[in-house]
Amino acid sequence: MSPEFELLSFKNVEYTYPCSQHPAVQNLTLRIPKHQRCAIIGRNGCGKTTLFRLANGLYRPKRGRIEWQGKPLNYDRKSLNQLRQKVGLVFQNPEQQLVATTVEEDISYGLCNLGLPESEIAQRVQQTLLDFDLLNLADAPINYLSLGQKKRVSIADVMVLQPQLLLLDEPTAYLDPKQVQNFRTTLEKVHSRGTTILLATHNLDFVEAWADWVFVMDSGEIVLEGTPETVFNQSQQIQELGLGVPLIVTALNAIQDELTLNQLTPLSAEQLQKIRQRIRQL
Ligand SMILES: Nc1ncnc2c1ncn2[C@@H]1O[C@H](COP(=O)(O)OP(=O)(O)OP(=O)(O)O)[C@@H](O)[C@H]1O
Repeated sequence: MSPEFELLSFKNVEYTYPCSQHPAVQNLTLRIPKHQRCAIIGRNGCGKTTLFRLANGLYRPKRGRIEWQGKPLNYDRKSLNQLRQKVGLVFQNPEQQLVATTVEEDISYGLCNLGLPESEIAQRVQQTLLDFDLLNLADAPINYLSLGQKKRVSIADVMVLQPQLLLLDEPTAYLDPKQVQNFRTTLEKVHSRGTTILLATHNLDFVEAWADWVFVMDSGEIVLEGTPETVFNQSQQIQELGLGVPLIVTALNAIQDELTLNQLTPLSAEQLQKIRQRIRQL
């Protein structure tokens, strides 16, 4: 992939936590393609959060290189501030991210830190409140919000900075099905503005339905990547990694078995693909 098609790339990256004997990520190589909906899956502790923290410069690799559009990251304060405007990170737990008293104050916080003119701050905050359906909550105290609302505010906090790459750590954790659906609508808005998205999740049904590209991580490195169809068709490897498969894949496999058992013609690869695409659009 040439640099014009990739935003951020990792090349043989290794990182070990200060008090740890073993690397949390090692030989980590991946390229995040521009304008794609990307998902990263892998069992607990495989290194997804560490990858995100390396991606926005919170951690510095011990070995290897991380590049933004083909240029290695610099770790001086000014370069990191610039990087964090381009790479927005939304933490798993919104409580870790929300800092102000009200929703509006929280969304303006990052812009105030950039020292932008007041008129521009006000305009961008209003637009973001509108975009994320938060206008009626603008003056609400953060403490009064539901977890789903807090998640929406934490994404708005990052999106107001207009990042090119949005990193979301476990965004659907603790959300009920309706909130997951609302969250997907929010993500579509973000993606339609040209923002590349990389999210880490254990929700494989969400990945199957939403992602264009899937990275599978194990023991600190990427072991498989491709479209959801390519990745989840490797069901044996996925199962061996302790990940299970999306419900739709299990259901389609069961239908194929039933057809074969009854000496009927199984669905063709093309028909299976069409069914999966139709379900993605629901
Ligand atoms: N602050 C820390 N100090 C020492 N080791 C850590 C620290 N944070 C994470 N680790 C270790 O680094 C490895 C990768 O952890 P990480 O949080 O990146 O995994 P993860 O894939 O995000 O896990 P999960 O799916 O449970 O969120 C794990 O072995 C973990 O125990």
